[in-house]
Amino acid sequence: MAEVLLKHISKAYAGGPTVIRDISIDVKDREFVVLVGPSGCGKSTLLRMIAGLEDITNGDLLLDGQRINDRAPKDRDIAMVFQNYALYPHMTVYENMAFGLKLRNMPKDEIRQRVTRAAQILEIESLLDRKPKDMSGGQRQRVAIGRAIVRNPKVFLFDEPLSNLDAKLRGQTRIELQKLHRDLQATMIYVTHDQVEAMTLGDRIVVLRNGDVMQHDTPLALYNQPANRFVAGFIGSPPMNFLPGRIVADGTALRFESAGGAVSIRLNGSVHQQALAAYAGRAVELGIRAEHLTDQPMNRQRSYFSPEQLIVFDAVERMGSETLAYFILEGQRFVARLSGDSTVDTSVGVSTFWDIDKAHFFDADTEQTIR
Ligand SMILES: Nc1ncnc2c1ncn2[C@@H]1O[C@H](COP(=O)(O)OP(=O)(O)OP(=O)(O)O)[C@@H](O)[C@H]1O
Repeated sequence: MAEVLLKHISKAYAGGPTVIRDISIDVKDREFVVLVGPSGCGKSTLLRMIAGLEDITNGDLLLDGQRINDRAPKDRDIAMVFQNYALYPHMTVYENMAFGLKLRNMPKDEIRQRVTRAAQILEIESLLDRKPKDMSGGQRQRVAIGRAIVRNPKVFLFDEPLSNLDAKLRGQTRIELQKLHRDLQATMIYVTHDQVEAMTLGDRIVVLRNGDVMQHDTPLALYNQPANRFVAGFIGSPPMNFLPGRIVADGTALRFESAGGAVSIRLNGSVHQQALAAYAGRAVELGIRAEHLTDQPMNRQRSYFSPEQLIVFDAVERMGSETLAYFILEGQRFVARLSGDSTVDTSVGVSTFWDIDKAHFFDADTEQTIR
């Protein structure tokens, strides 16, 4: 059992501004929770407070119901894996993994057992006599994870553990971390600025911005029901397309009019009609994902909006399985996700089809999703 509860946690570094503002997060037993957000949003600070490496200015940190704000890091039953591995260069892999256990005066046999088991789990048995300098980045990262596993902690904390690996190895290690989580059945809290890593690893994801929680939800809920414009733009690759405009009511007709006038979408009969009726006369922003914007109406049973103005794709990325086609509309960069074998002619204007029921609308002032 290892449940972590952050209750109204705040942090201000000495003499500095508040960098974490009244954050409450529950991490359930055996859950994999990812803290994600742009640089400086406070995710490392939050993780370091859980580890005990930073003081908590206000609020309570509970591990299995016990307040541990003032407990020393070594007594927290929490192990942290750092981005830069933090291995001792003069020690072998075995010694690196055994070191913390030796300090705790654990019997030699048990240390051997634990190190051997961790090495098996991570498939690094053949590296146990090597020094860190004679290993690849990926291998060093495994040793760093092994050093956490041997402690058999209640909670694992990871601070951007994959950021020093190349793209291919990052992909592989992501899959291994998922498997590790399943095998160890441990509670894990993982920090990254990479939304793809967050989406693929997290049971739930906490999106942070400037020390505030923007949304705490499952990956698919973040993707399909973002709470606000920030989450909508941060989660998803390629990022969501946005178009500022306003809601116009004309008799019984309700429309979204883009700020530049190129797009006028009838909202009657759409899933948004009811919520947007209250926004008549107000500024909103439309958001639509690349896969809901195409050059062919995909499903004739759905009602697609097609702007009168033809667009001209100005760049095309062929990925094989799909094609990303880019265009500019009212000064905004748009991307459409087309099928892998589409022929895209960048020299002529084409019609686009927008699946408005799948679009999102955001309050222009509060940036909250309008529901
Ligand atoms: N020791 C410190 N003293 C003062 N301010 C700090 C200290 N450490 C971090 N900060 C500030 O706290 C804020 C949050 O920093 P933090 O490192 O937690 O962000 P982050 O989201 O992990 O960013 P990154 O992805 O760049 O590591 C930043 O504004 C940072 O400048």
